[in-house]
Amino acid sequence: ISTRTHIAGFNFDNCIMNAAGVYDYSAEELDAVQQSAAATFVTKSATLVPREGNPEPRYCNTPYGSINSMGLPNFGLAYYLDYVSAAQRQVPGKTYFVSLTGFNVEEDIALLRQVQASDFEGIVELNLSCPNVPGKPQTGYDFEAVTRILEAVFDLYRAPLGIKLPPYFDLVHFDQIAAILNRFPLAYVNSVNSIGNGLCVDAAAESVLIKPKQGFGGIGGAYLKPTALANVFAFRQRLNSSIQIIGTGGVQNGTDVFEHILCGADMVQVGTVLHQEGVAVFERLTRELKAVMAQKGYGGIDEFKGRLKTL
Ligand SMILES: C=Cc1c(C(=O)O)[nH]c(=O)[nH]c1=O
Repeated sequence: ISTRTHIAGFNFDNCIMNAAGVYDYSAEELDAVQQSAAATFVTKSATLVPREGNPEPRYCNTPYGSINSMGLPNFGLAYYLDYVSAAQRQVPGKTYFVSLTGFNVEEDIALLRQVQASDFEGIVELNLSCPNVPGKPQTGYDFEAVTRILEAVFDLYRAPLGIKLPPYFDLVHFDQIAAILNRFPLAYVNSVNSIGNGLCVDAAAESVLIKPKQGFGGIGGAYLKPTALANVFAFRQRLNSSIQIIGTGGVQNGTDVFEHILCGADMVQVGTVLHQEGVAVFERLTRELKAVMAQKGYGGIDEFKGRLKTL
């Protein structure tokens, strides 16, 4: 039984990896993912210069997942390009993802020029959905901004590039954003980022759980799965077949991975469960997915990918 997959013409031995922002901030964390059963890694979304991020506590586990308002802490794009450059030499033939995010089109372009000037051979993930920078709206909800950014990006960048989107909650919005995305040579769409600006409360302490933004933060984990699966399935039905889909959100076991692929995902990313369980989660999820596939008689993921039945 094989759980291998392919994205943008690159082959991967597995279809499960980390989600940007989780277990990918430091070289040590990236090493751990690199040495695990994960297909590959994506770096923490990088900015032009290093960022401290928001004051702590800025992440908290909750009964059904997590809430975070990290505020984009990262060591800056150069740090991650250096790490991936070394990884490309150490493990040739493996493809890595670098996530990046600017605060405006000019910064997005500057980041991509920096990638072009490096020896990076992998896939760029442009994050259009960070919900936790005070004063900055999630770009993915501003359709004119998304159009402007993608026009500038694809004028400049010709190598494989995907985008990370926030969750949408309205079928007309799926129609509108998909019509925009279909105009561009995107390698993939990654759905979904956390549900922005949720609020979790500690009733005993009568307090919020995290310090930034009066406790408002991105919601991840089990809460997220129905929304994540809806976004994957909605985009699979609307996007050109040339645009692949990475499914992210709410994965806790192999059946959840199976469900994302059934909805149309070509790769599945995990965040909260990885944060809570560590990199051993990749071996567990892979084993559980293979068990589901064996029980159903599937030899590879293409045999059921996107085959969700409607009634
Ligand atoms: C890149 C910033 C993000 C962050 C963050 O750094 O606060 N948290 C998320 O849940 N999603 C993001 O995209």
